[in-house]
Amino acid sequence: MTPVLEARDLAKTYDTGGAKVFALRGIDLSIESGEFVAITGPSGCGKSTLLNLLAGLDRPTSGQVWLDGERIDQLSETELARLRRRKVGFVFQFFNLMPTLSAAENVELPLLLVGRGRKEARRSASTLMSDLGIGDKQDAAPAQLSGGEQQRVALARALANSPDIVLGDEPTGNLDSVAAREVLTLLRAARDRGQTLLLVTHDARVAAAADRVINLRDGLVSDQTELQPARPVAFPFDGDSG
Ligand SMILES: Nc1ncnc2c1ncn2[C@@H]1O[C@H](COP(=O)(O)OP(=O)(O)OP(=O)(O)O)[C@@H](O)[C@H]1O
Repeated sequence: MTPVLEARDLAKTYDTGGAKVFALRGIDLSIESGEFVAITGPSGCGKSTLLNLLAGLDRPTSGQVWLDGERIDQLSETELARLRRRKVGFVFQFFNLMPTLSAAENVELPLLLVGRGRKEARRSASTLMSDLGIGDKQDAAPAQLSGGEQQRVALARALANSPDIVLGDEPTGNLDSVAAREVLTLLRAARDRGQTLLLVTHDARVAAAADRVINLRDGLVSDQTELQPARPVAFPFDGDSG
């Protein structure tokens, strides 16, 4: 089977005027369609850099990125933007919501960009936001929302198009356990529909819900753990008081 996402000997060096930072030093990884993969590792080990390269948001210093059988690290900005719009949903660490649009309009945007009608976009945004516990925040501006609410708007936006691949940088980073449970439920539902998930996380409960955990250290894959596919479906948040 062709992997849906692949990194081949991927390296990224940041040159900050004299001092070089070797953020990634030769990453090989292969994500199958429909997999839920968590990326973990200490601060500064290269997780966000890896995610940005896999999403085509930044370019590697060397090595290759393949998305759905197509090499993407050499595509033009226009081609990359088109590809991302069609295939990738991305939840940024700092959300990147459009400040002048309402929460619902932020979620509708990717649907409108691929030519869906306004009514359909509005309906999908409303359903997704309700599922994430922010149905009453549709008309709010991003600046009127808490960090956790903004994060869920960003997630709704990433899922709106039903993209083949959902990439997320700390998607539960700002959430209390009730909101984190709603986010994880939605992510798992996306996986159950066949979408591929690759999430950078410090949250052990998100990692526990994944099919595979890839651990990075100093810009390299230090180990990978396949979690039992037949493990009990007990929800990692069950037993939480929050
Ligand atoms: N734009 C940049 N310019 C220079 N150095 C950078 C840049 N972005 C990241 N780095 C450096 O590259 C290394 C990897 O950073 P990265 O953000 O990928 O780590 P991370 O594992 O995601 O960290 P965290 O868990 O703290 O978010 C770090 O040493 C960081 O300081």
